[in-house]
Amino acid sequence: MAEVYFFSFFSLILLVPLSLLLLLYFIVRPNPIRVPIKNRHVFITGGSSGIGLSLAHLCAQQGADVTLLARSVAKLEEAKESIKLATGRDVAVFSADVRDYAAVKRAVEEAGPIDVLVCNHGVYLPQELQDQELEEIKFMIDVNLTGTFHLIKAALPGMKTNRAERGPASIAIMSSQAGQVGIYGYAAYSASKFALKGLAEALQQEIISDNIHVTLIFPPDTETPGFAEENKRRPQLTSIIAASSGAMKADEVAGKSLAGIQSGNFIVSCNFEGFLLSVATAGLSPQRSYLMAFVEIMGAGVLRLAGIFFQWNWYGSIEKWHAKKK
Ligand SMILES: NC(=O)C1=CN([C@@H]2O[C@H](COP(=O)(O)OP(=O)(O)OC[C@H]3O[C@@H](n4cnc5c(N)ncnc54)[C@H](OP(=O)(O)O)[C@@H]3O)[C@@H](O)[C@H]2O)C=CC1
Ligand SMILES: CCCCCCCCCCCCCCCC(=O)[C@@H](N)CO
Repeated sequence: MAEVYFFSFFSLILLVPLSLLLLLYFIVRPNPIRVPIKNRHVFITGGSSGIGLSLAHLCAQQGADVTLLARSVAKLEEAKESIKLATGRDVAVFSADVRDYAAVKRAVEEAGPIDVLVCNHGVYLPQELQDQELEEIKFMIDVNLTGTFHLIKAALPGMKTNRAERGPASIAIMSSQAGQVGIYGYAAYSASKFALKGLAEALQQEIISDNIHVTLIFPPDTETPGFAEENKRRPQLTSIIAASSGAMKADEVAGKSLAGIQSGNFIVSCNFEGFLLSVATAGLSPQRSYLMAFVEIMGAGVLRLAGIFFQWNWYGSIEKWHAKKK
C-alpha cells in the first residue's frame, strides 16, 4: 500500500515535469544555434551613441569587422576614433537617415555583405498622446519601425548570398521593455516597439531556411545620451511606472545583447524584471531553449498574477498623482 502512494507521489512531482521537459527537448523550434562574432561583418545602426556604441566596442574587442550607421558625421567619427583607440580595429562608418530608403540601401551595398545586422537606432520622445504633436508621433514610427523595415529590406539580399559557406547569420532588433507592456507617456513609442515583435516573428519564419536568426532585445531604462535627453521632458508618471524595472548601464545592456545574439535567442531580456516580463509575454514567440519553454509553461499563471499586481500598483500611482494635482 505504502509503495503505491510512494509511486504516485513520485509520478506526480517528478515524472510529469520530467516527461514535459523531455517532450519540450524534442519539439522546441527553431533548433538551438550559435552565431559567431569573430572575423564577421557586424553592421550596427545607431552605433555612434549609447547602447549601439557599447555594442560596437564589444564586437570590435571580440574581433568583428564593425560598420556603424547613424546621421551625425561628427558623432560617427568620434565613435570610430574611440573604437580604434580601445581595440586597434578600424571601423567603417556611414552617415544616413534610416527614414531614407535609398540612402540606407546605398550604405548597406557599399559596406558589403553583412553577417550580423543590429537594428539599434531609435528615438523616444515621451508625452501624453493628447498633447503630443502628430509630427513627433510620426517621427517615432518612421524611425523606429519604418527605419527597421528599410534596413532589413536593404540588407537581406546580401545576407542571403552564399550563406551556406558563411555560416549562421543574425538580425537583431532593439525593442524596449516599453515594447512588451504599454507605459504612460509612450503611446507612440510603445506602439513602434510592439510592432517590431510582429515584424520579428513573421520574419524569422521567412528566413529560417536561409540560416538567418532573429533576435529581439528588450532593455529597461538605460544610461545613454538619448536617455539623458529624454529625462528633460519625461512626464513624472512615466518615470514612476518605468522605475518598476531597474535602470542599467549601456555596457551591461550591450553585453546581454551580444550574448543573446550569439546564442541565437529570439527574445533577450536584460535584467530580472525583464526576465519576468519575457515569461509573462511569451505568447506564441519561437523558443529554442527547452528549459526556457519549461519555465514559460510553469510560470504563465503566476506571472499573470504578478502582472495584475503591477497594474494595481501603477493605476494606484496614477490615481494618487491626479489626486495630488487637484
Ligand atoms: N536608453 C534607454 O533607456 C533605452 C533605449 N532603448 C532603445 O535602444 C536603442 C538605442 O538607444 P540609446 O542607446 O539610448 O540611443 P541614443 O539616443 O543614445 O543613440 C541613438 C543612436 O541612433 C542614431 N539614430 C537616431 N535616429 C536615427 C535615424 N533617423 N537614422 C539613423 N540613425 C539614427 C543616433 O545617431 P544620430 O542622432 O547621429 O542619427 C545614435 O547613434 C533605441 O532603439 C532605443 O529605443 C530601449 C530601452 C531603453
Ligand atoms: C509580470 C512581471 C512584470 C515585471 C516588471 C515590469 C516592469 C515594467 C517596466 C517597464 C519600463 C519601460 C522602460 C522603457 C525604457 C525606454 O525604452 C525608454 N528609456 C526610452 O528608450
